[in-house]
Amino acid sequence: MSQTPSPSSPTGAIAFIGGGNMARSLIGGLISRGQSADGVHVAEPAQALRDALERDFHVRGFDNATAAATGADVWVLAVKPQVMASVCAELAGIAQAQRPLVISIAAGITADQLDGWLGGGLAVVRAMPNTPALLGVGITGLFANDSTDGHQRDHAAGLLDAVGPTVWIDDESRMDAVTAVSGSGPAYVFLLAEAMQAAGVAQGLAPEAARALVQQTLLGAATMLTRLDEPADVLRARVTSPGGTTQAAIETFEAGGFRELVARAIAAATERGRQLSAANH
Ligand SMILES: NC(=O)C1=CN([C@@H]2O[C@H](COP(=O)(O)OP(=O)(O)OC[C@H]3O[C@@H](n4cnc5c(N)ncnc54)[C@H](OP(=O)(O)O)[C@@H]3O)[C@@H](O)[C@H]2O)C=CC1
Ligand SMILES: O=C(O)[C@@H]1CCC=N1
Repeated sequence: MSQTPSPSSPTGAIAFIGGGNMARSLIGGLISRGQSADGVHVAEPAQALRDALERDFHVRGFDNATAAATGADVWVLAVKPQVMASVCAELAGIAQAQRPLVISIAAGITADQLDGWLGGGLAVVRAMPNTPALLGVGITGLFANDSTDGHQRDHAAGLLDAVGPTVWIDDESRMDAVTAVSGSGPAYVFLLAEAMQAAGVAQGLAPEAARALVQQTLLGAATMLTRLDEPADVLRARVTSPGGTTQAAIETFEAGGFRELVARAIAAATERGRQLSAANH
């Protein structure tokens, strides 16, 4: 895990290209941890999203990528994988003139694809963050191409460290697994929360009571996982009294193929990352 302290760019602005869900989480996390709002440019075509980012974080909104990226020495490409090639084509001219550090958060799209679309020879870092970044409790996998020097690697890690720990990945092909586990991961926990709440209501709890019980249970379990130096199976065993209620539930999960289902879901997400890259060749 990298621990570079400052999220600030020492030499200029950071341009976010795309101001959607993940950009909003990163921008919110960076601003709340001391990043100067004036130094954050955001290109976002949807006026409502742009206005909300300007209002909430006082960043500088632009309605097109070129205007936001001009003069910024770090670009965070935060558009959907399917539009990345056309966004890079628009930016290739100024990429070659400005030589920015390019950080892409897009699932699947490789550093070579990005570098090629931007004209070549650029420092490209792939980052896979997740939405808890908004609250400073994200985690990000990072991969840098060979054109990225040590200072640029530190700079990229410093930016993402502001919203949670970072983990460098040496083999770029593993970024699809990072995406499947932690990039998409919050959604799996939210799905579990939805299912537990609905099940609690089905067992007669009031919806508000079910929601409060589930929320605090997930927070408590996640806090134990992260604060206690004990593996998940040991913590689980401590909840599971022989012949008790937890055992009845766990046996039901196991009989239903819970572990295999999780493995298949994460394999499907990993494969989808590969497909996104192949579809954009
Ligand atoms: N959401 C998540 O949890 C995570 C997402 N990611 C990655 O982040 C990227 C963005 O995802 P997410 O935030 O969910 O997607 P969103 O659709 O919420 O955000 C992307 C935004 O980019 C805008 N956009 C489209 N074209 C341009 C352009 N030419 N210039 C500037 N902005 C443009 C879109 O506008 P419009 O809708 O009008 O086209 C949209 O508002 C994806 O590549 C995804 O793989 C990575 C980690 C986690
Ligand atoms: O669902 C997606 O494709 C993106 C990447 C990781 C989280 N959201």
